[in-house]
Amino acid sequence: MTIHASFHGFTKWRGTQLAVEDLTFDVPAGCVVGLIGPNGAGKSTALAGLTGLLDPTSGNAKVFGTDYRSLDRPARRIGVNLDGMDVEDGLTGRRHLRICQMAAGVGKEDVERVLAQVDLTAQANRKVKDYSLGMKQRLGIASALIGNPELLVLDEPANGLDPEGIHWLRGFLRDFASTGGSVLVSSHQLLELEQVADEVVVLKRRMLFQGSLDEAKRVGNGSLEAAYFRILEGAP
Ligand SMILES: Nc1ncnc2c1ncn2[C@@H]1O[C@H](COP(=O)(O)OP(=O)(O)OP(=O)(O)O)[C@@H](O)[C@H]1O
Repeated sequence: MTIHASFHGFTKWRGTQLAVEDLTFDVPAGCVVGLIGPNGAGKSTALAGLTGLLDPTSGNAKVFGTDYRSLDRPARRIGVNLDGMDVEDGLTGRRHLRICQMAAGVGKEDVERVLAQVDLTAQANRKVKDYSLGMKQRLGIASALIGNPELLVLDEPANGLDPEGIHWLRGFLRDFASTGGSVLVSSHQLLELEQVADEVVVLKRRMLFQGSLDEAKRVGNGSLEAAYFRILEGAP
């Protein structure tokens, strides 16, 4: 089995706060892995650690067997859309993607490809400050896709999307994984995640559960949401 991303004993203190403790799991090729947990559970910290935005206190987080920062042209291998990766809102969507495209070292035609992929072509010349939350979310996903990556790391990608957008995202993530790509996605939308995830990781500072979606649902008598509450019950 090809592993696209892995955490091994990943531990991160943020100030006096132990944000993530001893996190260990893999993201295999062809898999959508859902990372779930309550507010402040350490999900964003883990994703930031994987994508080179912060260093672990101990342990490691690797992409394609190495540190994110040592990858040549990382955007061609990993597409990242994390909370707080805000876009300069005086730019148009197309201009923002042109900058991403140049940074990724891919062709101009990729801008039009990703605009079409997220159904934003018609709004591409509008300024980002005039975008709705859902349009900003689509733009963030488009930026992640610009380098034609094999791995996607997405923080709450369904946030702000309308039902049509959520439906599109679900199909898109499934297709992405079915062609050998992998996705690590954090989400609070458990019903939605249940439709797309192959594997589930439940985090509340420590990893409380890791397994297939079916295994997780068995814990909750067929429901991921029920499993989530059962797994969290009694966790400190
Ligand atoms: N920049 C920071 N400086 C100091 N502590 C931080 C910082 N960012 C997060 N933390 C702390 O790290 C812990 C984990 O936060 P993190 O944002 O990773 O959780 P999360 O699971 O992504 O939460 P949410 O679901 O609310 O986005 C929390 O206790 C938080 O207060």
